[in-house]
Amino acid sequence: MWRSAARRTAQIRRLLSSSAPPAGAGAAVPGPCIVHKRGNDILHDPWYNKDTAFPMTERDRLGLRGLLPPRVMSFEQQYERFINSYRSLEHNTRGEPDSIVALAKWRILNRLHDRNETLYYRVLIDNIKDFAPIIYTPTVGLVCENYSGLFRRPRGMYFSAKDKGEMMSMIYNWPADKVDMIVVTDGSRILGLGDLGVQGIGIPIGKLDVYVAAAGINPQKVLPIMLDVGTNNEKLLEDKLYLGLRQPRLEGEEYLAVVDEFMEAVHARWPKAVVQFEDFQMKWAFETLQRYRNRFCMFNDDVQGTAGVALAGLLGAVRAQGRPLQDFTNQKIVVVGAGSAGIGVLSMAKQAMLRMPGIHRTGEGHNQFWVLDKDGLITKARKGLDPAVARFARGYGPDEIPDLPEGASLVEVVKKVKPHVLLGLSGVGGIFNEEVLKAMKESDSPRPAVFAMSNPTTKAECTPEDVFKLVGENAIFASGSPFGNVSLGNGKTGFANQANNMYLFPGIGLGALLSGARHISDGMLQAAAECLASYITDNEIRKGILFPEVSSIRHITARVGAAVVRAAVAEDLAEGCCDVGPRELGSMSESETVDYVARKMWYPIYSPLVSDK
Ligand SMILES: NC(=O)C1=CN([C@@H]2O[C@H](COP(=O)(O)OP(=O)(O)OC[C@H]3O[C@@H](n4cnc5c(N)ncnc54)[C@H](O)[C@@H]3O)[C@@H](O)[C@H]2O)C=CC1
Ligand SMILES: CC(=O)C(=O)O
Ligand SMILES: [Mg+2]
Repeated sequence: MWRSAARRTAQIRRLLSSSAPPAGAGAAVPGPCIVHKRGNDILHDPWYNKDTAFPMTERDRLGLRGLLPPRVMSFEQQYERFINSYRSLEHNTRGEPDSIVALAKWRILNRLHDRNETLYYRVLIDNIKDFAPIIYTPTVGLVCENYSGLFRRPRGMYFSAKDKGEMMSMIYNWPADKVDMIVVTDGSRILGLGDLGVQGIGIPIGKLDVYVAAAGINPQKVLPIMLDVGTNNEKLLEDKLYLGLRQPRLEGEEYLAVVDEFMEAVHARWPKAVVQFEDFQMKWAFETLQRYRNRFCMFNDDVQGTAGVALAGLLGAVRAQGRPLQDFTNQKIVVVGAGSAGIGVLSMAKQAMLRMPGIHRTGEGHNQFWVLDKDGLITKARKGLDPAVARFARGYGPDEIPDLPEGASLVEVVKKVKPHVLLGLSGVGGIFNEEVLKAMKESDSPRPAVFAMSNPTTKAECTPEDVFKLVGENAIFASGSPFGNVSLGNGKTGFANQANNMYLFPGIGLGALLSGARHISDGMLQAAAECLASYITDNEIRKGILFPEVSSIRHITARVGAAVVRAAVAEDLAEGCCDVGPRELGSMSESETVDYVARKMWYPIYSPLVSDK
């Protein structure tokens, strides 16, 4: 299975290269683009603006002559100019505090984003490894925390509790006729930073940047959305600059009425758009998923995207031990954090175990998980447990091996269980402290795995340096935000994998869109996770590499997208997209589907512009 996956990977790597446009949508000679404006209006529209690269013929045609300096620059010259400015900024801010440097980098990228989207996305695609930490985690967290002060111009749409009854008409204020991909948040749990209210809009913007870069969604067809239902963050409510509603969050039916109205409005205008729910607090993450998943084409990234990425990592950890995949059912897994992400991971991992041969002996009762929340180990003795969490509660008392009390501490659990994997989705930075990591050294696994998945970096449960020092050089490490690899001496490297849902959500969204799926099923999500799990070769796994390089994200997304399309077709959920119907999708082989998905990806190239005004 893994060898054929590697062959497929090589094939896709040949098919796509980040420095060259994919065939099809990003063809070298792009077709003309009709714009409904002229002159300055074009220069101030980042979708069409080419800055100094407008050729003279276009300047004449579009009424731009005299509005730009006379020298016509090439795209390559503009690109180089931007990269040089970026490198000088890096040089000039050397020695400054990390947060100052990070925000300066974000500002220079954001200014380009506001001015010229074609150049912005090309720079982003070509340098995704360097720029993802700025437009995405960790810097996006800092941006959200400081959003009201950083605000210069709006991006996306804002629907607030004050807009009740108006949303169906407001949705038509968005200037694009077609929207394919929406990321929406209510700002109630932004990364591990808590309730940031309206300032959480930075997350949908960052996620959609990843969609454009990784999945080749046309930036004219993406829409970041903030549902401002108030905030319970006292500091923000008292902040004079705060840009959101200054009221406590809506709750209960009032809250759901806002989200219902928003979903109906989106569906009325763009019935085929895929909606990704992002960074909702747990109760609303689960409630909205249940409420909408069979009615709309939507998914919750924190619950479902994260689960697939973690499952791929867990299966990788089994392979790293030299064990067959079926051995997954015997892995002891300690999960710290029983929130939307933790419970999403546990549910998908449990489903995967139940599908494995031999597990029917023990079935649903098979519990290889020890789950902790802020009150310690969750056992059946815990009162008032959410049913989603109760499924994973341990028994207690002498029949339970090892015998651990309700609320046992993390270190106690790790010492007694000796888990194969310690996985953090707690949002608590440094919680895998020295004592915990030293206890992990006694793990029953020859390759103990530590996944510190909380974001941003300050909330990571531990660092790779600590893991390789305290657990041992044979340990495996992954984190939600990027860390550098660790030099172990003697030319050996401890790999700092990035276990982030960015490896899956772009492919899930793209696959759902291209298949024209009525909704996003468990089977489609499972196909995405399996695809990611099979991307890494045995050789890489032996070295401790569980996830691909971020620089190959466009290749990965083409494969994940294809896997999702094929699953949608197999389940009869696909209605097709554009002029490719379900029958045609169904007749494609696996590699033809990958090829098709890759060809549908948008690639940033200046198109000749023709004005109809
Ligand atoms: N790497 C990735 O792709 C992803 C990472 N995350 C990260 O996961 C973290 C949690 O996200 P959610 O589950 O949505 O949050 P949540 O707020 O729903 O859940 C947090 C959980 O952590 C528990 N917790 C808090 N303090 C704890 C402590 N001292 N010990 C043990 N458990 C503790 C809480 O009781 C709760 O069960 C965030 O930092 C988020 O950035 C979330 C989604 C994807
Ligand atoms: C990565 C992500 O979705 C989160 O930390 O919430
Ligand atoms: Mg998230």
